[in-house]
Amino acid sequence: MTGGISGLCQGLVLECISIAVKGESRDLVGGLSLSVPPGQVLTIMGPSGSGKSTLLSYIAGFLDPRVFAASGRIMVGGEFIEYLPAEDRHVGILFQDPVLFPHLTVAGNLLFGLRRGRWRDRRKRQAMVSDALASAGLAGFEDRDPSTLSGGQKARVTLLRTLLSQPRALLLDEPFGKLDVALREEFRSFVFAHVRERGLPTLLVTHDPADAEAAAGVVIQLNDVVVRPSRIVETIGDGASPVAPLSMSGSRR
Ligand SMILES: Nc1ncnc2c1ncn2[C@@H]1O[C@H](COP(=O)(O)OP(=O)(O)OP(=O)(O)O)[C@@H](O)[C@H]1O
Repeated sequence: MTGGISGLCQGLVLECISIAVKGESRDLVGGLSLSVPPGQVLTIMGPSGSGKSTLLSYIAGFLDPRVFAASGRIMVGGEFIEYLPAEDRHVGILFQDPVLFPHLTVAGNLLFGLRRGRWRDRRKRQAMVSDALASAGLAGFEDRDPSTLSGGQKARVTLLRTLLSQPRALLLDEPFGKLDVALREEFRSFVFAHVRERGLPTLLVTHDPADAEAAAGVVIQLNDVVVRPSRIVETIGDGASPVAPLSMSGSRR
């Protein structure tokens, strides 16, 4: 099914998302709506347990229906995806810990990202892997065992694998959290450069205001406050009015 909302159909649009832990009367996320244009990052902050990761899981299609009741529409690239299985949503997700297949080489990991792509030519796939590695400062790393990589190198390879799967939106669940300060800045710039270059609408979950600052976009906090980096712009409740340039309504705890 396809359709358009607010002229942002090429981005990521959430419409009235509600999520509750089954058996609990209070919603974890209550009627949240927001839009992220292509190439922009919207940062989600909020206290531990406020539902940030759960929201990303709902978008990616990983939410356990035995535990959570969820509703609301998700549009990515002009298509509603909430009824699709995770593998058909074309949504990339990065977690705090870079997860690489230990039994595959670096190239093997990246080729895994390409497996669903339309590149049937083996040489073309290998060239794409080499180009991706070179773009990340990892030229010649094809045959390396993932266990020999540094934390920052693993993080970059994990991002490349996600990007090679040609996602239409990117979800970042504290992907900078475990990196030291210097690496964190470097990897953050690397991620955001790719987001802009590829026009990927991106949601970033973080506890670090510096991440939000670097993302240079709108920030929402899942305890009813909308902020831009470093300052509160507007307090919102359920069904709140739009906040330019993106529209969003509230969540509640
Ligand atoms: N499998 C589960 N069974 C029951 N409740 C769960 C389950 N997984 C998560 N929850 C609950 O859902 C709520 C939201 O968790 P979530 O991980 O989304 O929070 P978060 O905002 O990402 O927290 P943090 O910042 O600590 O990562 C928490 O109260 C948690 O206890």
